[in-house]
Amino acid sequence: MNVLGRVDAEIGSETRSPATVRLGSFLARDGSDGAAVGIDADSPHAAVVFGKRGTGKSYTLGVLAEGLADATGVAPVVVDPMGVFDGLTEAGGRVLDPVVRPTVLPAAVWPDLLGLDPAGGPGSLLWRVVADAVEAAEGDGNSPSIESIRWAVSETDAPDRTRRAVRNHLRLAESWGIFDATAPPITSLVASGDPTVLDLSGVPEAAAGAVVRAVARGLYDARVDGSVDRLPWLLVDEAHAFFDGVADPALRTLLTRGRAPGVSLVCATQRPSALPGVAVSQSDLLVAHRLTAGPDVDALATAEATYLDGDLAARLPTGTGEALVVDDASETAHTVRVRERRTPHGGGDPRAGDTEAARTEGTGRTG
Ligand SMILES: Nc1ncnc2c1ncn2[C@@H]1O[C@H](COP(=O)(O)OP(=O)(O)OP(=O)(O)O)[C@@H](O)[C@H]1O
Repeated sequence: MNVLGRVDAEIGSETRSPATVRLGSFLARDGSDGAAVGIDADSPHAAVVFGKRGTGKSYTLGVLAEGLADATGVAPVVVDPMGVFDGLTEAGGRVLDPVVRPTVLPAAVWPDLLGLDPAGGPGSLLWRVVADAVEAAEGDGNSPSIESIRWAVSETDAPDRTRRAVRNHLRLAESWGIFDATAPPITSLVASGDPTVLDLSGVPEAAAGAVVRAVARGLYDARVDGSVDRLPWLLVDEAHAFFDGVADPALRTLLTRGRAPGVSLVCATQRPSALPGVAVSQSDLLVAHRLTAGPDVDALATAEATYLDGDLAARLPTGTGEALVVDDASETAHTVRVRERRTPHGGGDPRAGDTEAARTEGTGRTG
């Protein structure tokens, strides 16, 4: 198999067979399938998956997650804002309604998270109370609940109105259902090599951002301090939404510094132009399905590496599941047909013909 993302010199020095994810096959100009192609999973990578709606981004992310489930020494975690990855349970995965301890988010993030001005009265009170809670949690290892943070707010000598405002905002945070003082540590997500799907469908955007921040940062810190053995792969669908909120710094850390401690990040989006330039410039693998909007095609220009001649946009394939893969390791770009999933894919637009009603009516009609 041709393996993208792997530096040739490393292959010769291997005595074991390095972890590889099967992606599909090369696509010849005449549309026929060529040799099998895979992606290296032995070393950490930063990758982006682009494509307009319905061209196969989430599907490709699922193909990667399946392949990572089979690879040794790695642990895939899928951020699933649309609830389309539950089929990965058939690859041994589990789907979680994620919860995190309130104190995994630094105090400085809280005003922003709850839409309060950090320099204003309520914002700075919230910051101060959470800072005390984080410090106490570091001391005795017990994270407080949102309820006890609200109680601590009441105990301060801040003006009534300020305390009330903060308590109301904390009640909102509680209603998101993502904070739990007894949540398992982030490292538990990668304790086995089976895929973990974080189902964020129906979770408000700010809350989903808080989860992604906690997970991205938690995985990074765990690898830096040596508390997890496997190399985590964080696969983020609809990634543009997360670069727009509290998760941004944690995702940027993974992009720029994640590979050194061994954390991989794959960002999928239909809006490449809504990702920061660093997402493309720091990625060593780019998988581009069809794109049509001008700014999104322009975003590819950031990846126009000197070793490529001609412009990438002109080389984008048009078929569903087809993609142009730009690989920094081999300094090449290839057109690939992404293989079919072996577990069910939950994406794609609903079709009337797939409904129970259509089946019943169909049965009625045929008698
Ligand atoms: N490699 C593939 N092989 C076979 N079918 C595919 C492949 N990729 C995508 N498809 C088909 O295309 C449909 C749309 O793919 P997918 O849900 O991944 O789109 P998307 O680009 O993520 O769109 P959205 O922006 O709506 O999430 C899938 O339901 C599947 O039927």
